[in-house]
Amino acid sequence: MIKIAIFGVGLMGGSLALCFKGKSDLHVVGHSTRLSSVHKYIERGVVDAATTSLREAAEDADFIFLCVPVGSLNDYLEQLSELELKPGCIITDVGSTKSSVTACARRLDLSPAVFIGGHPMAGSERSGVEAASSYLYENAFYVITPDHATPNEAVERLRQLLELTKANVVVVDADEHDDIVGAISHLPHMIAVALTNQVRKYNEDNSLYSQLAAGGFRDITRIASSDPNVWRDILVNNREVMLRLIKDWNEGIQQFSDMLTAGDIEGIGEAFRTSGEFRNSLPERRKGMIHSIYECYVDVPDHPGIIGRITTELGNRRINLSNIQIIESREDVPGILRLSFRTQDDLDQAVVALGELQYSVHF
Ligand SMILES: NC(=O)C1=CN([C@@H]2O[C@H](COP(=O)(O)OP(=O)(O)OC[C@H]3O[C@@H](n4cnc5c(N)ncnc54)[C@H](O)[C@@H]3O)[C@@H](O)[C@H]2O)C=CC1
Ligand SMILES: O=C(O)C(=O)Cc1ccc(O)cc1
Repeated sequence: MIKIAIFGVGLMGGSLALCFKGKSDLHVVGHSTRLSSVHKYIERGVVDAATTSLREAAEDADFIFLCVPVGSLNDYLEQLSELELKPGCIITDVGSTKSSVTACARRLDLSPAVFIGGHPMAGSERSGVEAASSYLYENAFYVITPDHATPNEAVERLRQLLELTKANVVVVDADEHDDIVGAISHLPHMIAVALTNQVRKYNEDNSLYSQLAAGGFRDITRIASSDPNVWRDILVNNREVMLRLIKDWNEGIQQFSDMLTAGDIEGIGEAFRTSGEFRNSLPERRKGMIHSIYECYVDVPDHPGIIGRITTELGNRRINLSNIQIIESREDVPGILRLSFRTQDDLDQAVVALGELQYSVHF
């Protein structure tokens, strides 16, 4: 039996647990410092066993996944370094930053265990075990950050286990990881929060702001709803990188300010052209850095029962919807439904079915 211990069974830890649980030879043990959480993990059937005892969870474990906010990772490593761990035990984490945790593991004597940093590039603005899903990692990139001292055999063992997540494992240097993820994930979260708070303040004096907030604002600010504790830790932990990125960001905004002041209509157009070109050249979302979403948009006339009709038609064909959202709905104006699916196959079947039913589908 291979024992997998998961510390912090929230969105990320719970999703890993669901990928591993029920597979022959695997025994998944969850850990939380809170007894109420331990009960919850068991009740929801996410783990085989759960405990508040760090020692009980860690001893005899073949793999230990640290799935707590990044500000607590070093503390967990220190506590683990004081235990007698199983020889060859692989300790890994899912934290959104990698430099500090890998440096901490290097400083500590974790032997006979081996530390390999990890960061699944999948997730959402949701948090907690309630949001966990066995599909979360499917087709996403899963970064691991071994260094020259990490035994190849351990890297291969971790890779093999992670196959159960259906993610694509990639090896990246820890510092390079923090530079890149700072730009493509941490900066966007910070900008989303600053923008949302800017509009929140205007809205205090005039609630029309929130009433009119539509597509663009909602698209760019979804991640502003992310967990405050998780994100506070990430930004502080990646402080140096963030400060550098903010400087570049300010320069970009200043350029817009200059172009507007000078009435530089060409320059503004050029900024949209180059950004559009780059944005359109990004890998398709299902192969990209953030998690795979299989979705399409359907134009629908705004009349009663339309959502019911579409879901019934898909249900009749045994096509599973994972989410449905009305993007716009005003009287006499066609609305748009965003339909999400768990697999490419479900999406493909839905597109064919909706086409046959004369709906206009786009991506
Ligand atoms: N949310 C996301 O989309 C992604 C998050 N991550 C990383 O995954 C890790 C976990 O994040 P989520 O699962 O989203 O958060 P979560 O809030 O859903 O789960 C965190 C878990 O850690 C426990 N926890 C919270 N504070 C703690 C503390 N101070 N000490 C010990 N346990 C504590 C919670 O009880 C919970 O079980 C973080 O390090 C985050 O950077 C990585 C990729 C994506
Ligand atoms: O919700 C989203 O789009 C995300 O960006 C999820 C996410 C959050 C944190 C990470 O370290 C990686 C991915």
